[in-house]
Amino acid sequence: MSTPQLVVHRDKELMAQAAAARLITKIVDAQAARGSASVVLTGGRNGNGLLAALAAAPARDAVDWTRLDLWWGDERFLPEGDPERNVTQAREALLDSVPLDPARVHPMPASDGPHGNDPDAAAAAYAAELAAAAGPEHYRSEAAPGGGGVPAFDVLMLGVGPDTHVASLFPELPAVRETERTVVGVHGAPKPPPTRVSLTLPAIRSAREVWLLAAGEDKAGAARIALSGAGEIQAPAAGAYGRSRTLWLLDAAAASQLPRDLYPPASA
Ligand SMILES: O=C(O)[C@H](O)[C@@H](O)[C@H](O)[C@H](O)COP(=O)(O)O
Repeated sequence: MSTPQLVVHRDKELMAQAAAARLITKIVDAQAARGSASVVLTGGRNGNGLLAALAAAPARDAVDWTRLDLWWGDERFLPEGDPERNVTQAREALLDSVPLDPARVHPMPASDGPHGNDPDAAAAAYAAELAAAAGPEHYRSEAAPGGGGVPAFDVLMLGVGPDTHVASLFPELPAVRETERTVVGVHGAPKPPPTRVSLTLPAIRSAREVWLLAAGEDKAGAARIALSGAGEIQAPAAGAYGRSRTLWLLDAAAASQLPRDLYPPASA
């Protein structure tokens, strides 16, 4: 478990731009070291804000987009092309503007896809897709269907909800309690739409680095709770950490309720 590091930026625009620059560097370094990179995207305003900032970044094409594997941390279980789907919003923000290899882009299934209107079947299919992409050295949850397994994600990004949810893991609901499966269907989510598909905490924690994005006054309470020792069932963001790094990227508003000892030295 890596101790959370915090970086606080002046406002949400600067946080998105700085996070985008950070992600470009991380991807470029991974591609230089291993020939490819693997990133997990998140939905929501902060996640999409980062993608839009990346699309506009001067160094954007330092990334070899053809050697980037993209996965999702969660998805709203809606028909293909629905404007509310995270993948639809990611395409609009960035993905349609860069030359990705379609075979390396892995959206979560839609509700009108091959698995029908069944989020649990869709979740099992995505878990199998992750397991197929995982090498022997990667995280494997033996008890999971198909032996579990997820690729070694270089960066897994998560927006943080005002209730401390991450992905579609909401406080006290069954999905955040999952300890074996890597992907689950979510029913009755308090954030609409109610039906979703989500990575679980074991899958999230298999990532090399987990970056949590929190900007805005409405995230200040969530940041304080998640970073002050709350349990992961009551505060799922508290259970989101990477194998080698856990990085909270905040703006000043979201950091405004942090205890002084948690607040990092002056950040831009
Ligand atoms: O499907 C979703 O809604 C997201 O994956 C969700 O986990 C989001 O990241 C948080 O709710 C934060 O959203 P905002 O950045 O819009 O506050």
